Amino acid sequence: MTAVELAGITKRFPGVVANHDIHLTVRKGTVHALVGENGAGKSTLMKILYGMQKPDEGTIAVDGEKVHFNSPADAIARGIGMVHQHFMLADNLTVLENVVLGSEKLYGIGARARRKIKEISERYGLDVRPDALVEELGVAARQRVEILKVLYRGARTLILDEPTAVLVPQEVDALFENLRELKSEGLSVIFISHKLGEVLSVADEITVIRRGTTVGTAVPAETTPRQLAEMMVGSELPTPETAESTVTDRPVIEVDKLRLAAPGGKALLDDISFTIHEGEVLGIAGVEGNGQTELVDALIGLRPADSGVIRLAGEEITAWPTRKRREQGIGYIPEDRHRHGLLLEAPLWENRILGHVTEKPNAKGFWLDPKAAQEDTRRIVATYDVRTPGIDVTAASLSGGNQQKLIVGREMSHKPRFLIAAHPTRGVDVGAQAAIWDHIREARREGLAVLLISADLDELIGLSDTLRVIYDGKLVADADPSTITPEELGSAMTGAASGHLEHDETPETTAEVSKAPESPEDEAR
Ligand SMILES: Nc1ncnc2c1ncn2[C@@H]1O[C@H](COP(=O)(O)OP(=O)(O)OP(=O)(O)O)[C@@H](O)[C@H]1O
Repeated sequence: MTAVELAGITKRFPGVVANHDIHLTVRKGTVHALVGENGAGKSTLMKILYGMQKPDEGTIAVDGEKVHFNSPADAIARGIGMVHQHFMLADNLTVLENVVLGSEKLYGIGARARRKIKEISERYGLDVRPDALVEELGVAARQRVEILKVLYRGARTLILDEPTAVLVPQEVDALFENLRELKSEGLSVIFISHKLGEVLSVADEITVIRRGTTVGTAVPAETTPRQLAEMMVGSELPTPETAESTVTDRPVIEVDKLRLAAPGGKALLDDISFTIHEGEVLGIAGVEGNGQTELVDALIGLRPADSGVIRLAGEEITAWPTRKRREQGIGYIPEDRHRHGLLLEAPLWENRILGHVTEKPNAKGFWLDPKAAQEDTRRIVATYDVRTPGIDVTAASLSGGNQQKLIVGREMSHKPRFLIAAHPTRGVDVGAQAAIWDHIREARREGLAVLLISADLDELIGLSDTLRVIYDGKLVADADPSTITPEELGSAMTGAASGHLEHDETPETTAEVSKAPESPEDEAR
């Protein structure tokens, strides 16, 4: 039985054919993965299915019946639900209020709605409490609320856009368990992901899109991650270089007893101290919401610390404004690229200048040099393989992964001494991820110091020279990236561990040890 069928979908934007004659058939009771390089056209296709955009050509059928969607409300009415990558819940409201908001007509906002939420939560093992405040929930719980919200509106087909990018391994397993429950009740899931290992473990079928067209479908049992990646790219993947240690004894950034408190007095960062040397990558592991955002804000100067000292190459910078920190060699790949990394409505070349207005090649003396900035934007687009029809299009018109490549390219271009990299490859496809790792490793060889924050534990272990675990605003544990496994690090992140994490050498565990990713093949294994 077919849940959803998209046939002959074509969608054009100025200078780009985002979807060209795409076919996608999703059967009832299955997880159907959609994979493809950055800019391949996955989000566009899903926006069409969710009524956010209209196709230029092609048809959509739900339960075998042709439909025309003019808005998401139309799609929801036909049982299509979408869980976006950026959660859309109101923090200061309860789960019940968030779920009911906008759909009060269904079950009101009282006892009936509460009962319904409990019923859905139990049926699919979502473990959602109606009266919890959303701001008290962690990332995984918020995601389950989002899933419950679309189920509450009657979704039978759920679109999940890179749902695992923000989860630790144990949470990914729990999510996949939820998806199995959905399937067993005859619901369908469309799962977008760049993590090919996960795709192969959870999907029943896979559709591969390349440059706007369906290039084929695959069945997990008969496919390897490498084959899948090569179907996506249309050629062999590059193999990133292996890494040798480049750590020196010359400190670049020193943080001493940093403390930052919320308005109510609760410590968001408590007694944080570390040093990163030339040629060293310090990885910070932690479940989102344990102080990572505050640490990054304090280092780049977006939020003043309440106490403590930050030094850059021996000089105290604690009171410096952001602009001066950047001018003196701090690069910044932000966690939220839309809020802190890009001016979405400005052209790419203006985004090249953002955060670096006074620096070369953007500035010549006191003046901006648009020509040089444009020239350099072209160079970044080529070097970092940003897929775009030109440098005059807006940042908003780039696909998510290509926006990320532009930011990484811009920050690396200024040859920073210290790079704050928050999720540097989030939303980026396997090929581009390997390329970004190479760029970071090369700069590290030349002395770059990096603070790496990532929810991708393979990336964290593979790139870092030193690992620390952040929990509830404190650095509670450290680990050796050459021996620790993602599973061990994942459990330490939930707060159970302190001190030095020892790798467990017992035979059962050793069998599961997965090495740091040196190539996409390893990564996706
Ligand atoms: N509103 C828009 N205006 C102009 N071009 C757009 C718009 N939306 C998408 N595009 C272009 O359509 C193409 C497909 O983009 P899409 O976001 O669908 O890719 P994707 O496969 O989801 O990529 P990613 O993995 O990076 O999220 C890209 O070339 C993108 O630049």
